[in-house]
Amino acid sequence: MDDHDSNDFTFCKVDSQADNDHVDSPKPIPDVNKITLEDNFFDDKDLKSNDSFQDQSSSANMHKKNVASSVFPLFGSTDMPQPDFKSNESLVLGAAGTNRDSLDGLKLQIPARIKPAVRAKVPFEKGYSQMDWLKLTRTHPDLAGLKGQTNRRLITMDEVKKHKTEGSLWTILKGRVYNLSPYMKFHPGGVDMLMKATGKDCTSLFNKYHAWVNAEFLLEKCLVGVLDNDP
Ligand code: HEM
Repeated sequence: MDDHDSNDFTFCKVDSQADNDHVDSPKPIPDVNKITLEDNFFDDKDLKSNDSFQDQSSSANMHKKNVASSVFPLFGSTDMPQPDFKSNESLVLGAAGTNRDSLDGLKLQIPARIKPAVRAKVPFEKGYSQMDWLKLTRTHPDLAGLKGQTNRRLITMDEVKKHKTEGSLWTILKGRVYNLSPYMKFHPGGVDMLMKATGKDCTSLFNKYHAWVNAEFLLEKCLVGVLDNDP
């Protein structure tokens, strides 16, 4: 067999130490300094032509940010209007800094049904943190204002509707009736948001914003009774 047969991998030529001494130091990867991070979910052309996306904002830049905050609600901006999606539609995201044409096989389809609520946590006033709330629930056992009455009482919807005034703001959450008045200023989503819950069943609103919150525990001392489903 020819010593120089390039298809023969049985033996390979190893450089001598002397040769290694002359090896140049590795060259920097060309263009590495030109790599940048870009907020480049869409280019403006896509925004105009993508009819699966309903534009509610005036500028394309704002639009890009809204898309990012809707898809990744944890990083969402709180001060911007959120885009609305038509049902059965989907978003297609390109990767940052890449040519979208080359990504045709790599489209990330996100169901439009995922319409995250705007996260708008309100900074709490001094003395109204969640820790302060927990302390209060331990030191004030009758936050519901029961004055000795049982909190197993059946309560009708009509009665709940009447409790919409300060000092007695009732809501229904998952079949239980709570007096929200003492919790109002402790609510991390703000008083205005929580006011939307009063005098009615707030279960769907609650789940829309934070299904993970353990309200049974947080509002334990605010329990007034149980909703009477057959008044
Ligand atoms: C009825 C009992 C409720 C309780 C016990 C409650 C409790 C909480 C808690 C613990 C948080 C902080 C969540 C977190 O840090 O992840 C929060 C945030 C928030 N809540 Fe509520 N909430 C209630 C009802 C509502 C309702 C009815 C609405 C809307 C109308 C609402 C809107 C919000 C918003 C916008 C935030 C801030 C954004 C967020 O953290 O996602 N909450 N709430």
